[in-house]
Amino acid sequence: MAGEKRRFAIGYALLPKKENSFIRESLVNLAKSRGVDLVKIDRERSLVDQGPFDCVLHKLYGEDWKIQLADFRSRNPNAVIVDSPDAIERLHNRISMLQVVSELKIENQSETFGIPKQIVIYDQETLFDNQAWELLKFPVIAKPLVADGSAKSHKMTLVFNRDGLNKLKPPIVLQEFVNHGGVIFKVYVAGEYVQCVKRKSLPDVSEEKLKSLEGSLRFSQVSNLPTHEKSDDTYYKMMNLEDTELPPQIFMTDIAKGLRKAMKLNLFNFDVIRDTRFGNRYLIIDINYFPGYAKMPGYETVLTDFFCDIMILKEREKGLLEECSQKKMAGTDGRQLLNCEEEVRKTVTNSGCSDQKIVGKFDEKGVA
Ligand SMILES: O=P(O)(O)O[C@@H]1[C@@H](OP(=O)(O)O)[C@H](OP(=O)(O)O)[C@H](O)[C@H](OP(=O)(O)O)[C@H]1OP(=O)(O)O
Ligand SMILES: Nc1ncnc2c1ncn2[C@@H]1O[C@H](COP(=O)(O)OP(=O)(O)O)[C@@H](O)[C@H]1O
Ligand SMILES: [Mg+2]
Ligand SMILES: [Mg+2]
Repeated sequence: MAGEKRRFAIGYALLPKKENSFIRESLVNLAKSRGVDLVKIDRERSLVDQGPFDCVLHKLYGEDWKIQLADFRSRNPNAVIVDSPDAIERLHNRISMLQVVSELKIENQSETFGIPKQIVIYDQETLFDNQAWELLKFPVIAKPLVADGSAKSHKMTLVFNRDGLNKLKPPIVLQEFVNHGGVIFKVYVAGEYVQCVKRKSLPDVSEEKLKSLEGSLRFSQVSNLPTHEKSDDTYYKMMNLEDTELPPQIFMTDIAKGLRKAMKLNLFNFDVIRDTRFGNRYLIIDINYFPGYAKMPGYETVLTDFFCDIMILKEREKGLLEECSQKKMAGTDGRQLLNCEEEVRKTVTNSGCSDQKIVGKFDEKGVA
């Protein structure tokens, strides 16, 4: 009907657990009221037979899904895929995941950032090889090299001494455990939006305590444990989140923007700890694709804004492409026209909306 605003369809492909936590009625309704329809992609059917979608939102693993996305992209060059599977894949390995941090250039006089010292171990022999250990000192955290979302990939071991190495199963990353006051910062990114929240983490290990600790301690997803589990156990004793100061907002926002650009990703979060030895040194320890946004205060608005931003970019793209075709009708030569269309695609989305210019926002509160 004339004058009626065009609606925008976003297809989503998520595992059942993710779908349950993310696709809430409150999000679906808010998005709908702003012209965006969230439509479930049927994983039993091929993606190209579904839609039409202006955008596909996804967090699925495996080659078959990658092939389906590639097929969909070639048949729907104007649809936006958030995000590109190749860009996401970098986060499935705990070494390549953090490599991007060292490429970042951020100008800041008062704070510094980096990653903890770490080595990758592929086999049992290297695990006990003294040379490999020159760089690290105990305690260390052993993390599975692969970060593919499986329960196994979250199984960590805090290792206090050489005895603790016996139970480890390579391939693993050994990362120096850095005392950080028992609190981690989770920085959620959705397009240009950045929000930092505090979560409980492992308590500090003093030099004194280290001497008395035996072997190793296994743990998994400590920042996601229900509060009673952390407070009942003396090891995860209550730490007062309120007393912990958030990192400077502008600093976290700059890192978030740098990571987003370098990784060409729009939906991710990263875990940051503050090294208690320095107080102004921040270490990035983990980056997650499409994390648990529903735990972030105001997630419905943040995500709906993000969807609308994609929609605006798509509309702008359409307008610019129309201009291109008008030029064609006006007799502009073929090569110039091709350049024009390529330019439009470059400025607008399709490489995962990573070039979009949207005003940055940062939440003030920061406790999830
Ligand atoms: O389920 P949630 O809400 O705890 O979210 C998980 C994230 O928690 P967070 O938002 O950082 O507190 C979680 O973050 P952490 O790795 O725990 O730092 C992961 O992103 C996890 O995905 P995957 O298992 O690595 O594929 C996320 O799990 P999925 O929801 O993607 O299965
Ligand atoms: N280098 C480190 N120093 C101190 N604590 C760490 C370090 N690495 C990880 N942790 C703790 O272990 C938890 C899990 O490690 P992380 O790399 O975030 O794995 P996951 O992908 O399972 O979240 C972190 O949330 C933090 O509490
Ligand atoms: Mg983590
Ligand atoms: Mg993780």
